[in-house]
Parts: sequence; structure tokens; C-alpha cells
Amino acid sequence: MTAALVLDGVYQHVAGRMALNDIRLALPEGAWLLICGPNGAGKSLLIRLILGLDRPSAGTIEVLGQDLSRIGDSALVRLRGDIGAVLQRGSLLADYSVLENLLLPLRNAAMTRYDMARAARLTMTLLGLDGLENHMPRALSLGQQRRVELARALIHRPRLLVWDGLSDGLDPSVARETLEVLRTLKGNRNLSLIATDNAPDALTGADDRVAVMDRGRLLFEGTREALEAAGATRLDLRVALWGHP
Ligand SMILES: Nc1ncnc2c1ncn2[C@@H]1O[C@H](COP(=O)(O)OP(=O)(O)OP(=O)(O)O)[C@@H](O)[C@H]1O
Repeated sequence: MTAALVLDGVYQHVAGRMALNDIRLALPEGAWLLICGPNGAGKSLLIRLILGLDRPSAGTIEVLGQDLSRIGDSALVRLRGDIGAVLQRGSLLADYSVLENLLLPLRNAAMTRYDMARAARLTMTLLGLDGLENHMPRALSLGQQRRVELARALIHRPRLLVWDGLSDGLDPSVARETLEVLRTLKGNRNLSLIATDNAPDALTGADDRVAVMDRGRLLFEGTREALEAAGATRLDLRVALWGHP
């Protein structure tokens, strides 16, 4: 079985200090991982490494079976086609309409205009964005903008979705609906998910693995049940998750 992600001994040196220390994680394809931890834990740095946007100072990173340090240019382009990413808020192009933003990942795809329009329509319906095609991003609410960012990450039918800041900009009811959509894709298409959030409860009931980071270190990785059991005895986990022992 292909692994969605394997991190082995990953270190990242940033601005004169080690911002990620010996991170080791593995996730089978089709599984969901929530990486949680307080501000500055290193979640976004890790996400950038997983997406190949930065290179680690040491260690190996495999995404969907590809070792990022050995991958050639054409394989990297193919790999990017298998990944969808939702990064920080406000990543929509302000001068492009919702539809134009949505079509960006397909600009080099070997698809007819008809098929592109169909993919856009299906993805917009999936995420409850019907009727917003011609709106400009600034005319949308934060939650709508976030859903367009998600739609843009899903339009090319990726095998792996990487979402930095899961509950960022989504109110609880929209977050629940969005999660249901993703669960459907997990069931239908075996979609893998790597998501980050400050709190551990964003994916409760849906994640397969939970990782807890603090100050560049991985404090815990395992099932949610194991996290709850570990939280009963481990002060460092409670401080990372709730800010107090
Ligand atoms: N480009 C950079 N230059 C200097 N330091 C950086 C840079 N990017 C990140 N850092 C530092 O690395 C550490 C980890 O940052 P990171 O953004 O990964 O944290 P995070 O867990 O995603 O936090 P948040 O929940 O606030 O998004 C922080 O101390 C941050 O200040």
C-alpha cells in the first residue's frame, strides 16, 4: 500500500535556530491526520516541507510514495497534480472572479473547456458555492472565501489534501458541513488528509491519527483514544493542547 506521508528524522533550521527537531510520522494513503499544537509549534513549517515548498535541513520526506529529495522535475509536476493545498487565508487572487480562481489548478491540464466548466460546476455544488461564480473574492464572506480556497484545492481531484488551519475562518456549522463533504470524498475517492489546527478537536470522530507538536518537536503521534489516555498522565501534552497543566 502507498503511504500518503512518511517523515523520517526531519529537521528545519530557520533564522538561526532549529525550528523543527527530528520529526517522524507515517500515514497510509486514505487516512486522515490532524497535526495540532499552539502558535509557533512548527505546523506551517512542516506543511511547507510536505508540499515541497521548502527543503528540510535534514531528514527524508516521502509524499504519496515519492521521496521529495530524489524526485525529478516531471515526476514533481505529476505529484503536484495529486495534491491539493489550502494554506493561509487570503490566498485567492483579488482580481480574478471565483470561477477564474477555481480554474487556476487546471490551467495546464489536458482538458476541454467544457470539462473544465463541468469540474468547476461540480466542485462549486459540492461546497455550496452555487451562484457565486462571477463574484470577486472581496465580495465574499470569510467563510465563503475559505470554501472557494478549498474548492480550488479539490477541483483537480487530488489524492491528498493538505489543509493548514482547518478551522480558520469557518464557523462551527460550516466547518461541520465541510467536514461531511470531505468524508464523502474519503469514502468515494480514498482522499487522504493532512490538516493542522491549534486545538485537537477540529476533526474529532473523523481523523485516524493525531499528532501534537510544540516548539518544533513532535510530542505525540497516535490514535485519538491513545491521545486521550496519554493526556491523563503527560503534563507536556496538556500544556501544548490547552495551555495549562
Ligand atoms: N520565515 C521565517 N523566518 C523566521 N522564523 C520563522 C519563519 N517562519 C516560521 N518561523 C518561526 O518558526 C516557528 C514555527 O512557525 P510556524 O508558522 O510553523 O508555527 P505554527 O505552528 O504554524 O503556528 P500558528 O498556529 O500560529 O500558525 C515560529 O517560532 C516562527 O516564528
